[in-house]
Amino acid sequence: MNKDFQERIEEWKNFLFIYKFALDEINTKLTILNDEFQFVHQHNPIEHVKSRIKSPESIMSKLQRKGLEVTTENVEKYIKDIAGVRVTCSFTTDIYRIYDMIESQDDIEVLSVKDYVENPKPNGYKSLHLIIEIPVYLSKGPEFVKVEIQIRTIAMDFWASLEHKIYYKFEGEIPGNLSTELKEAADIVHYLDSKMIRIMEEVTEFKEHEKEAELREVGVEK
Ligand SMILES: Nc1nc2c(ncn2[C@@H]2O[C@H](COP(=O)(O)OP(=O)(O)OP(=O)(O)O)[C@@H](O)[C@H]2O)c(=O)[nH]1
Ligand SMILES: Nc1ncnc2c1ncn2[C@@H]1O[C@H](COP(=O)(O)OP(=O)(O)OP(=O)(O)O)[C@@H](O)[C@H]1O
Repeated sequence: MNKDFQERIEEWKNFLFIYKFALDEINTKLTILNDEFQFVHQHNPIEHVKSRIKSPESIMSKLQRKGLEVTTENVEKYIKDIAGVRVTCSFTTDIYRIYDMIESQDDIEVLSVKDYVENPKPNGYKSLHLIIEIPVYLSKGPEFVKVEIQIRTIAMDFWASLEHKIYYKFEGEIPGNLSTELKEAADIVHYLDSKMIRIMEEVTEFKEHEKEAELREVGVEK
């Protein structure tokens, strides 16, 4: 391997290292917030968390797509999803609970929010996207690192994973009939998510009535 190339790869590896620490920080935070929520409300808003560091190939092709030169300066300035976290939850209401928990952290700054749940993309894509900045404490002091957080329901995630695969299979040019079918599937996802919330609400209501009836039976009025 040519020495220049080897040196550049080493430089990239060192450059990307800090993003791994940022992911460690955010993953720890999410675990604590989820456990605390479970303790207080007996409900886990987070089903699972998946994180990834964007590959150097994907970073380079994104820069090229944006018509930018491949330099670490441009990466830092224009690529905001090098460190990415995807949080999956059961209910649409959980998406905003998770958002509130993240937003209320003193050491996290939310730089931007794209609400594709309220305003889905024309293809039917839904998720809440945040770009946040989190400090990573190095021996020379704190460094602020950007992380992309995508929050979505299990149903939205199922749809997005399939759509992503199809998108790559057709190199971005999904045939019209498949796009229509995907959009129909997205509408079903929306129906399913709404139905699941209604069922959950009915269960909660049922359980509350049951508790009240039990209390009445032992002579305690609420
Ligand atoms: N499956 C799927 N994933 C999507 C879609 N749109 C966005 N995403 C995911 O969300 C990420 C960020 O999307 P956006 O927040 O819209 O950002 P963007 O407009 O692409 O902006 P840049 O990341 O700066 O190019 C993408 O890199 C994908 O991982 C979509 O239509 N389908
Ligand atoms: N924030 C994220 N958290 C976790 N996984 C992600 C995140 N963003 C993308 N991924 C996943 O990482 C894998 C690699 O994606 P990659 O970063 O190469 O491209 P992309 O984010 O889908 O698109 P783009 O390059 O246009 O931003 C894909 O499976 C993608 O779904």
